[in-house]
Amino acid sequence: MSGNRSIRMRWRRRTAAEPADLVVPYWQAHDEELLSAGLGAIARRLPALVHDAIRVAWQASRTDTAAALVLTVLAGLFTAFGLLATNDVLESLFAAGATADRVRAAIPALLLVGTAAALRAGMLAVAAWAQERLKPQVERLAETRLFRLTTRVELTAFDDEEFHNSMQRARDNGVPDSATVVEMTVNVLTGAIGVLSAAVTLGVLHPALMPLLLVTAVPDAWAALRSARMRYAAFRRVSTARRRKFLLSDLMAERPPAAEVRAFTLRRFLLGEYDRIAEYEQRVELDVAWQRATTRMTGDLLGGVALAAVYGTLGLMLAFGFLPLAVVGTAVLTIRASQSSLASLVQSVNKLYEAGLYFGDYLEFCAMAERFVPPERTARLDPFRRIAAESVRFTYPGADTPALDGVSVAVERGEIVALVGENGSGKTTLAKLLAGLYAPDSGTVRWNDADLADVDGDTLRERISVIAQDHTRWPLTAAQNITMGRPRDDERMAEAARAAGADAVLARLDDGYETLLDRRFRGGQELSGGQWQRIAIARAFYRDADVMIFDEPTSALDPRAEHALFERIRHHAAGRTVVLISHRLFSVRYADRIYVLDRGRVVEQGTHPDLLRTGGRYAQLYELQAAAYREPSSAC
Ligand SMILES: Nc1ncnc2c1ncn2[C@@H]1O[C@H](COP(=O)(O)OP(=O)(O)OP(=O)(O)O)[C@@H](O)[C@H]1O
Repeated sequence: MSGNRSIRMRWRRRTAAEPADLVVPYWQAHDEELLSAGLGAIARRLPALVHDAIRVAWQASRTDTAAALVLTVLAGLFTAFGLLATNDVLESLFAAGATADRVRAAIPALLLVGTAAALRAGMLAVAAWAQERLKPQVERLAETRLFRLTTRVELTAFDDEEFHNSMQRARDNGVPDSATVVEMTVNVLTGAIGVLSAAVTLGVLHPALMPLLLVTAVPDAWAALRSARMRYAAFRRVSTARRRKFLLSDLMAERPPAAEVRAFTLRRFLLGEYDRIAEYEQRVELDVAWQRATTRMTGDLLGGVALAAVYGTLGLMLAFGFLPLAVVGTAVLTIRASQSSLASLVQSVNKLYEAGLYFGDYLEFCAMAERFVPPERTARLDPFRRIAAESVRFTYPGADTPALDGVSVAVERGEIVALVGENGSGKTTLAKLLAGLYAPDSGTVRWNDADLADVDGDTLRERISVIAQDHTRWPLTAAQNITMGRPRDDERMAEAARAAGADAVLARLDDGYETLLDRRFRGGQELSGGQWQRIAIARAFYRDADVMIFDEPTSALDPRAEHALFERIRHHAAGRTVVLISHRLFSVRYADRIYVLDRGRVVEQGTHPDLLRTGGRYAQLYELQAAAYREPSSAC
């Protein structure tokens, strides 16, 4: 059984009692691969990894990359030079003659050793500085590229499970590991050059000395690799537990859930969960601490035996006159110096391989995301006359049934059109198709005569504003929440706030429009659900788009505010076009046209009086709601 497999088996046995809910999840995609990868697999992947790392580092900063690489190589050359100069020092010191003469003879070589050491130290320090500088630059580059893609891809990408998981892996591990890959590449280079300099020095001193380096290297390399694998295995085993622990700590120490923790007396439950997970994490860490200690001890023991064998061999070579004393002395110094380079080389290779797998995920995600980026579209948008969906069909990725099936609706300029229907009937999906956020699988959505499939998404969204049902509560100032990235115009902002009924909300805030709407920050304030909704509506008015889509804009408003808002929408929208989604049929009765959806199809359409006359589904729903208002006791 290979060493790696035995680590894996032992982990299986040791962690057999791990709680079932803490099993390894999707984001730890490479565990098996990492734990089973032998030196051969690592060595095969290394060149590609180093190539990828240098490429990304080069993109981040040419100067720092060049400095890190060139200075590391030069420092290696000075290491070899210094060791060979040490041999000259020892030769002079061990030569026959008076002590003062021997020391004097050694001085030029000593100066060379000192100069080489100083230059080497200087170069390594600058290389390390360049390496440190590279880390944040590489991480920023990787993160920026990721967010450029995540904000550009089609919205459907976020409904695709594979995309979602891949994005999480790229964000959680890929981005930080991009910097690790670069850092470890430089470390591998440093370690490899250190070992190479030692090998070259020994080769120059006497070719027979080179194999001795290998003998001392093996136990150290074995212990370093095995210990690193154990640490990694333990880290992976507890990482699910850690994520759960972070979630629990947020639940116990963050503001939003604090009220419910008390209201539902969740304290004991949460603390119990926390304790269960923390206890598991501690058990795993204590296990690995012991295993790593024994591995290190075994490595040191074997290393000591190997070193004794090497020194014994050197002693014999000296005794039988194969080597002069100075060469033996230099060989001992060289072997000692190479050992730390070797340990760092092995650990860096291992870490590079590990980080490389996650960095590979990041590159894979970027390639996948590029496929979700909409193609360049050039069709221009004429002044708005109408927007219409024609026989559109749309199925969410992974869903069995279509959310919309053969739906046709039309919204003419200046109209207020309402979409109504029971939960899940497809209203929000249709609104998103009209706004160009989703593209239909079949059928067409047209702006005048132009197919939205030919129109650039950003151009379209300048002309259509959507206030989503689950609109975001942006942790920004009230003003920023209304202007939302548009140039600020105080007069227009105040007008939009007035139209949305948000002016009264803003008047009560300590700093008015400048108030930060997030209690987690100093001076921040919190709004109620209805107040947030008014701010969101003000945002729609501020955008001054041709078409405004409101998805349940009044769900959190009290009846008086709701009535006032619908009145304002009717007046403020004068000349503009509104698509309104609402469950409150009382509020949509003034719409120019009402579409009733049911299970992804339009089942009725017309004005409020038309639909009441038809006596269909709308009439039934309207009657039901009206009855609830007429008979408050039966509505309870
Ligand atoms: N992101 C999604 N992925 C998969 N299915 C979805 C997604 N969003 C909605 N659906 C499904 O599509 C159907 C239509 O949903 P939609 O949100 O359009 O309904 P709705 O009429 O707006 O409902 P509600 O009145 O509850 O807001 C539902 O069956 C829903 O489960």
